[in-house]
Amino acid sequence: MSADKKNNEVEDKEMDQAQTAANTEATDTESGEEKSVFNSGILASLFDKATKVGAKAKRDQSAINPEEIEKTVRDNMSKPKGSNAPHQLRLAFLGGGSFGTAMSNLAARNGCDSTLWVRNKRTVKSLQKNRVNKKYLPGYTLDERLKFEHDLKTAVQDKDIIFVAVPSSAFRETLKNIRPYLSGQSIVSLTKGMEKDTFSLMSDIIEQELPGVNFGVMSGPNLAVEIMQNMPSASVIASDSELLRHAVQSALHSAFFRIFASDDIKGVELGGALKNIYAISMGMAASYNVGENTKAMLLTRALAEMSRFGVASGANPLTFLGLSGVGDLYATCSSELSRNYRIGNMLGKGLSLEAAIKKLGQTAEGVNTIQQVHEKAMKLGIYMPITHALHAVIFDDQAALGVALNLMESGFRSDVEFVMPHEYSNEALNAQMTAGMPDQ
Ligand SMILES: NC(=O)C1=CN([C@@H]2O[C@H](COP(=O)(O)OP(=O)(O)OC[C@H]3O[C@@H](n4cnc5c(N)ncnc54)[C@H](O)[C@@H]3O)[C@@H](O)[C@H]2O)C=CC1
Ligand SMILES: O=C(CO)COP(=O)(O)O
Repeated sequence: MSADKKNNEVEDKEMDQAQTAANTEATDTESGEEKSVFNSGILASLFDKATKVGAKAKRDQSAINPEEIEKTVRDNMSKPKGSNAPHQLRLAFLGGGSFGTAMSNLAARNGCDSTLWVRNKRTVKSLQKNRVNKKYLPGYTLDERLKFEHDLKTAVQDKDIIFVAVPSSAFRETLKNIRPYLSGQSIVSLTKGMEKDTFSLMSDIIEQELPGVNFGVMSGPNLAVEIMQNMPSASVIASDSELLRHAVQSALHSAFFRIFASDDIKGVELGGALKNIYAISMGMAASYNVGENTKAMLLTRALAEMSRFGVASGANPLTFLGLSGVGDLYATCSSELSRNYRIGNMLGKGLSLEAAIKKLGQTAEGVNTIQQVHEKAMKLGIYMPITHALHAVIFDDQAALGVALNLMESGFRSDVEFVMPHEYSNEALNAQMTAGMPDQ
């Protein structure tokens, strides 16, 4: 049996088992005013002009004049609503899992020309027929304007922005596959993880595989199911390109979804990747019925670790106070909708890692991220006690309670080391005491 056929059969079986009831959500509840501003096509046309002029504009940075663009955006925004709508933003979303589906649906509902690329032909047929992603988002009817595509070339050519929402393990391969079809499209990563063994973030992979291509990363507290339920949510688009930030904001903004901007690509990306580690630890802690004090301690010390690691990787520590940092950390550490949290919870209840992953049946990036960050932090001497502890429990088979006790008993530290650096707190005092010097 061919691999493709086998793949189809497995997915068909999974889909048959999935819930088929479709919900009857309202699909168009944005106010008319918002629609006319954000879907007018003004930004689309600007974006088109500046990026599809294309690869050439990219080579010749002087072709993009941010001030002129800003001015035109302002001028156009103040024009009577409904005028000047040359075309919609054309978007491709790669990856038919829960997040690619949720975001492409959001874009279609916003009036963008939105196409979801899924590698499996039969899944595409099923999506076209049922308008429900039975495996990953059962029970949610997708917008009738959302298009589904199996052919990668058709999906990505002539688009303005390509959003990549495949797991980190498939990210590089996906970029390699789209490379022949790029002619000025921008790339936005929706993936939250690190590449196995190379420790590359998705922005690193984009720069390696698609040098010179305009790109951004999007990350925030965005549990896919809640987005399908129209729960008000927000995210962050980080890019060096002001134009791309505007385009993504205009494409995805709605009454249910707000996009904030950043130019700290590494910080935003690391927030999304690192919080998966702590979602696993929180899920595990929850299996021991810990109290709110314990959860609060874990969450804030996780934030300390994240920002420490971020600084060592060239990120701005303040980014971790934003939606992609503390926002996403809070969402994934408090919800059973998070797959990473569920993995941690299953491990805490005694399942083996293999059994937990199998039972989950979806992507949980944190498992690989723990290994990557553990290794990198050891190598660089970054103090990451929670990550190391989790690594010891999951990969070195150490008892969780003993590891947790050790964590509690490890030395005195500064609370926020960007306020009082650790070396100015206890270490100086300890050194004085050890040397028998009088206290000053
Ligand atoms: N689900 C969520 O709530 C959110 C997920 N993310 C991130 O989005 C990324 C994707 O996650 P999900 O959509 O949740 O995963 P998922 O587990 O729901 O689905 C993964 C999808 O990727 C496809 N895929 C796997 N390997 C592929 C390959 N080589 N080529 C093409 N397609 C391939 C699978 O067929 C499946 O459709 C992850 O990095 C995740 O951290 C980000 C924000 C929210
Ligand atoms: O990143 C997410 C929400 O922001 C999704 O988290 P999980 O991958 O743990 O489900």
